[in-house]
Amino acid sequence: MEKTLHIAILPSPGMGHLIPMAEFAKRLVQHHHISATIIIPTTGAPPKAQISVLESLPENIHHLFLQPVNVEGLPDDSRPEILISFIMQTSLSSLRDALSSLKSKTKLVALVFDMFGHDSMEVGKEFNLFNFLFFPMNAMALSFTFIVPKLDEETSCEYKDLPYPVKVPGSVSFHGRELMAPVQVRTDEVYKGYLLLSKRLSLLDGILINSFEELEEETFRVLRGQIAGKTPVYPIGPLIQSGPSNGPDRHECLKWLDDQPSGSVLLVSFGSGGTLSLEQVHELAHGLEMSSHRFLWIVRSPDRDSNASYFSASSQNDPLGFLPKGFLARTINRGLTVPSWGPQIEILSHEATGGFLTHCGWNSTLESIVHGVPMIAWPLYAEQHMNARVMTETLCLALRLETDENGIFRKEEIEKVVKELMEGDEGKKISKRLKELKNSAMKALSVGGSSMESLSKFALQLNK
Ligand SMILES: O=c1ccn([C@@H]2O[C@H](COP(=O)(O)OP(=O)(O)O[C@H]3O[C@H](CO)[C@@H](O)[C@H](O)[C@H]3O)[C@@H](O)[C@H]2O)c(=O)[nH]1
Repeated sequence: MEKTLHIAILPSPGMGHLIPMAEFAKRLVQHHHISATIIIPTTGAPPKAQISVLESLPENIHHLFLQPVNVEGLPDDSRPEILISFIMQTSLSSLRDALSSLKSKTKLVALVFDMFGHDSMEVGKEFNLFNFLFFPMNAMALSFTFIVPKLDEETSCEYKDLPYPVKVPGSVSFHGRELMAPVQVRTDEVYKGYLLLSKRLSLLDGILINSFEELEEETFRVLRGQIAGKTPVYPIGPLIQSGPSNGPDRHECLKWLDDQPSGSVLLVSFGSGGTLSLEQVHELAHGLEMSSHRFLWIVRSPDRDSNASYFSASSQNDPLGFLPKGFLARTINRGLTVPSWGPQIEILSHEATGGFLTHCGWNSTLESIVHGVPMIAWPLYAEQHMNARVMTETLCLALRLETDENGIFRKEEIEKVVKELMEGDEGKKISKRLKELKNSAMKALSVGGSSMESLSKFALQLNK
């Protein structure tokens, strides 16, 4: 009997990479005659959360762990990007062994890696595999990534000092300061890695992207027509973690939401790593209080750098001790603060949630779209300033907060924008737009929808 086609999927370390790539694998094997192995780079025993994602996969998606990489030689304060790149590079030889073993047992045809895994292209070629990039950001960010080599050639200063804006094909123009973090310091290793990735885009057999055609129509049109050349671009999103848990271990904050009126609560969350300065945390707390609206705030200790002495003095014994004095007592009837981490997707899917103040990470944005929740944009780092511009100016998904001359979001501004989102005309417009987008996201992922068609084209390419 003819063996089914098999693909290898290589997510770099971190749940943010594993989750959408695992969702991609699920959709692929469910709708096409293809099986897959997820290959996991590690530094030791895998974290519980990773295991639970891998164990929940259907039986035609296998997984294997690469040889653990020893990271002890790296400085303790190595940035996550440096650490991840090191793990991916050091894993190349055990990747080679894994592919060799898979090739002997399956009809292995392709290797799919993410933005930190592009060095594995060479290994993919050795085994005569198709090389695909899984791009976890949006079409605007991909379009920008395509122009980085040209920008690099034409520019002699740091991008933040550019005297003119950078036009992203098919999207808007950005000031150099707004460009994504990997390109902010051109002498940095992270920039060099990103430049190499951008140069390699045209050597790929295709790019899978976690967005959908209807959301960024114009950008996809220009990407295909003028930018990506012969490299196929497959929008297959929105891919978000499926299956919210409603079991007995339901998080306390969901029980609190059960008692709130429909659409009345603003979720405030800054992704998996976003932190604010102490001053900014206080402005946010006062702004939320002054807005008089209900809120659920997933709150982290303030940024260590800006408040080192305060941080060490306060937050050890009382995890929320850095909040303004009396804030929790004054807002007890309409606000809930959850330290560090909350079940974001479950919160967004809850009937009581009516708005989302977000750092504009792309997964959070997609999760909000899928659940039809209008947003307020508060970008922090990575490509979030670029996302915030598109989300507020072209996609009309979010209201924008303006900073003062010192780059701080003041409480009066926060109060005004929260009120506008939750009760104003602009908020109503955005809410309506989100309802429409929620429907088009669902359509894109249903049989015959744009993302499912894209997935079919990808599967067809594997068969060539
Ligand atoms: O308390 C929390 C906080 C976060 N999340 C989840 O964590 C993920 C966060 O992802 P995202 O919104 O993309 O933010 P980051 O983790 O900051 O993601 C990084 O990666 C993204 C995709 O490449 C980029 O768009 C971001 O700018 C970059 O910071 C989402 O699935 C959230 O649901 C929770 O479940 N609970």
